Amino acid sequence: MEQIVISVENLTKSFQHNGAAVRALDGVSMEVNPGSVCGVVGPSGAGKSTLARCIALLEKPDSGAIRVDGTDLVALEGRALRAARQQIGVVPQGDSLLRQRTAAGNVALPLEAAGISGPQRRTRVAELLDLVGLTDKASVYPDQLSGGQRQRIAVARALAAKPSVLLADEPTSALDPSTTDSVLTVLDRARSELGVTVLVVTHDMAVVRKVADDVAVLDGGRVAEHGKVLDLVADPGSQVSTSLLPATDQAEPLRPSASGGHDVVAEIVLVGFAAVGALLPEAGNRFGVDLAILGGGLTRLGDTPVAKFRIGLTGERSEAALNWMIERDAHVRRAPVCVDGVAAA
Ligand SMILES: Nc1ncnc2c1ncn2[C@@H]1O[C@H](COP(=O)(O)OP(=O)(O)OP(=O)(O)O)[C@@H](O)[C@H]1O
Repeated sequence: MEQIVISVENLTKSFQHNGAAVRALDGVSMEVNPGSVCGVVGPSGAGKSTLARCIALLEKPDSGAIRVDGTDLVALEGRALRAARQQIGVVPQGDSLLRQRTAAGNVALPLEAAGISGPQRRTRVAELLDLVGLTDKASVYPDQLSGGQRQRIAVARALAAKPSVLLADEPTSALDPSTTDSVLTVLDRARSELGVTVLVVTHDMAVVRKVADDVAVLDGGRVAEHGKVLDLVADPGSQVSTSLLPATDQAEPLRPSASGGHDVVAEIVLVGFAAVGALLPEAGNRFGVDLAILGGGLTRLGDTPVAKFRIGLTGERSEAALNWMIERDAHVRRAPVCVDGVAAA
C-alpha cells in the first residue's frame, strides 16, 4: 500500500452562527505520519470534528493546505477530488449503519458503489468481517448487534474500498470501557495488518493511552500540543503528561525541606521496560544513595510501561545518581533549591 504523510498547514475555518462568525479552526498545523495511529483530542467545541471533516475533504477550509505527499488536496475539484476522497475511509460520528441491511450488506455498500462484482465483493466482505472479528454476524441486522459490534462493522465498511487513511470521529463515545477496547483493537489491527494510517478524533484520553502513537491536542481551534505520545509524556508540563501519567501530588511544591530531609527531591519520568524496571534500584546501588519513592506510580501507554515518580535521594552522591539517570534517558525535573523554606525560582 502507498504510504502517505498528511501535512495540515495553517488551516482556518469559520462558521456563521446566529449572525456571528465562529472560528472552528484558527491556524491548525500538524502532521500525520504514515502507518501511525494519531489521536486528535480536546474539549467540546475545540474544532476536532471540523479538522477531521476538512482532512476527509468533506468540508472546505477557508484557508490553508492539506498536503498529501506534497499535493494540496484543498485545491482539488471534480474527479480529482472524488479520487482523493476514496483514499480516506470515514467512520462517522454516531450510529451510521443502515438498519435495513445486514452487517455484511453494510460492509458491501462502498464496494457496490464502486461497481465491484459479486464474487469479488463477497470475498472482500468476508475478509473485512474476519478483520473486525464478526464473521459470525454477517447475516445479522444492526438492531441485533451491540454498540461496539456496530462500530466495528462501521470500521469494516470504512476500510472496504482499501483506503490508505482511516478517519474515525468519536468511535467509542457512548461505549463502556470493555466495548471501547474491542473497537480500539480493530483500529489498531487496521494499522498493523493493513498498514492503514489511522486518525481518531476523541474526547477520551483513554483512547490515546491505549492506541495512539501521536497526538494533537486542540483547544479553541488551535493546536495546544502535538507530537509523539511518549515524547509529550516525558515533558512534565504538558497536558498530555498530566492527563496520562499518575499524579505525584502536584499541590506539594518540590522542596527538599518538605520531604523528610532528603538531599535531593525530583520528579522523574521513565519510559520503557528497561528504565521502569531497573534504573532506580541500579542508581541507588551504584552511588550508595538511599532512594525513596514519595509519590506517583506506574502506567502503560499502548504496550510501553511508563512510570512517573517523585523521588527523594539521600546521600552524598545524590546529584551524581540523578545525573547518571538523566544520561540514561530518564526525564527529570529537580526540586528548586530551598532557602529558609522558600523555593527559589
Ligand atoms: N456546521 C456548523 N455550523 C455552525 N457552527 C459549527 C458547525 N460545525 C462546527 N461548528 C462550530 O465550530 C466549533 C468547533 O466545532 P467542532 O464540532 O469541530 O468541535 P469538536 O471539538 O469536534 O466538538 P465536540 O467534541 O463537541 O464534537 C464549535 O463552536 C461549533 O459550534
